[in-house]
Amino acid sequence: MSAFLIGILTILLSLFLFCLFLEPRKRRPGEPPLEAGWIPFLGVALDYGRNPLAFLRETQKKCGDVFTCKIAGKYFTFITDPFSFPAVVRQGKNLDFMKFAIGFSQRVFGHADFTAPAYTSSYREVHSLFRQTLQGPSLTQLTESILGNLQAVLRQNLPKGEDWEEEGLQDFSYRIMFEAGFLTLFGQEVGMLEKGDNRPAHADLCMHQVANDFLVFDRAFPKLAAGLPIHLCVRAWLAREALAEKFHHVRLQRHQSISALIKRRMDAFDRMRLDERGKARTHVCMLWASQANTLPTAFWSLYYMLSSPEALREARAEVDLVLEQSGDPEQPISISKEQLDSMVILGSIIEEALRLSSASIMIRVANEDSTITLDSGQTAAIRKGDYIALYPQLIHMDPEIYPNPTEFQFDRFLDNERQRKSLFYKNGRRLKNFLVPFGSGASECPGRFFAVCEIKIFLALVLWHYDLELGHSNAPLTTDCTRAGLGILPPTQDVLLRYRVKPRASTSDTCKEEQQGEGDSNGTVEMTE
Ligand code: HEM
Repeated sequence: MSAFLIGILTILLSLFLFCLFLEPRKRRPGEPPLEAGWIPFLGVALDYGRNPLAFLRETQKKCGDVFTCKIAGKYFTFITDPFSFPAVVRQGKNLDFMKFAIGFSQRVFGHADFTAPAYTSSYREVHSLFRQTLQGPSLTQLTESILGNLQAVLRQNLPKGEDWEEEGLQDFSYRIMFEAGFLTLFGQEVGMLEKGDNRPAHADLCMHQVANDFLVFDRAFPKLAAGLPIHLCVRAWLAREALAEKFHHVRLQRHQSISALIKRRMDAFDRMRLDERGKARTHVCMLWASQANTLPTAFWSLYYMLSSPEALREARAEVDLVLEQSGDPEQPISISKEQLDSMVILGSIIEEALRLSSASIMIRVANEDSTITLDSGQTAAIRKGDYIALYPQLIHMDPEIYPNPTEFQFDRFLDNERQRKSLFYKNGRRLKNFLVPFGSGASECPGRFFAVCEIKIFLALVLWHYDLELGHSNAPLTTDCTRAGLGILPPTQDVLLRYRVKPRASTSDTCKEEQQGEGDSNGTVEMTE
């Protein structure tokens, strides 16, 4: 055994013994019940990591709505009562989300420490760009852009002829959504944006490589989030650096159709005088935020829709109704914001898919010893440096709020008038936070409106262009719990998708039918590709 290995083992053993004999933390008066486990340092990390939802439910039964758990050397106080969410999620003086979020992001993406005094005020400006460039009037621009890009990507890959194609559903949805989402935020180098025959052959290769690097990096995310240094995950590190290479400002400046979000972040980081690699890594971070949850949500929405004949029938009818009015069939489809909003069946399918697959955790850091007052009036003393955590899956899977919570019900988020339902109750009281896949309060996902728009457009376009069905031998899919805490859980395996271009009545046929006033022409028209 090499001296190096012996050295490492000695250090680990000493750390273990040090932790073993360290005075364990004692619960102080006013503090919530403490679950510290029996394993030094790790505490209850193994039980929690095996199945966070089951662990938290058990602990809630034993300890009540608020309890502290020791997980890998840190103390997390979980607040499980949904009525107490507002007490935690507001960005108060005592409970800080930036400290945790930036520390985590710095470790995983390798950018500068934006909590350092040299950066704090400029970073506040960068942070405010999220809302300015992802919501309000900017959202209209982004939606137009993703609509154009999704159509371009679908058009490039539309199968010829009327034969059925077969592909993994995950491959299908990730391939289309990744490219369209990437182009919408980052644009593409001049010349690469050409459509159809003018598109250079290496454009596809290049996008394939970027998507591949993204997935390699993303797959290592649970390990990186658990604290493993990225240099020990060599493939993920190389993939992250390859992505960063694409985002050097000299290269991005050659991009056309870049979004306001990325353009203004580039300007802000240039003013902060970061080094070029550091700036590029912040864009990898933005790429991850924009794709890591959107891709699995698009997958689950399509999967659940295809697995329920009723959902598929109603969604098709809704899409046909809207897209048949979408103007000149010879031109790319345009969909207004009102039309998108009117697609409530797709909206409900997406929300139900989010409810079933979301497992995010919301964390705040206590800046000083303080006391939290819960909705019930109960108080909980918190120590400086402890984490306060909310785990929305406890709400999403609560049978009192959602009867048969593990079942997909496509119309769960529709009321009797077929409008979006927002009345959900627990203990006879109306809940404000009944669906929280995007977080809540100061750190709520600023891209949530855009994410729902892009997934809606994706579903509408694939329903419009294709006949689709799931392969027959597929057993029900399960979610990959190793990513619990990181957002939307992907499936543990892919599932077979069969699809073919929809045969549509040609424009002239439709006109003839209309003139003759016979047949049941429903106004469908041939799409030009
Ligand atoms: C279905 C898709 C998405 C889901 C489920 C999702 C979910 C989340 C969640 C849970 C958070 C953390 C909230 C917290 O800590 O309280 C977050 C943060 C964030 N998301 Fe999303 N997200 C999605 C799509 C997007 C998209 C498309 C973008 C951008 C184009 C985006 C940009 C961001 C950013 C920038 C943050 C950090 C916000 C901050 O630091 O204040 N997300 N998202």
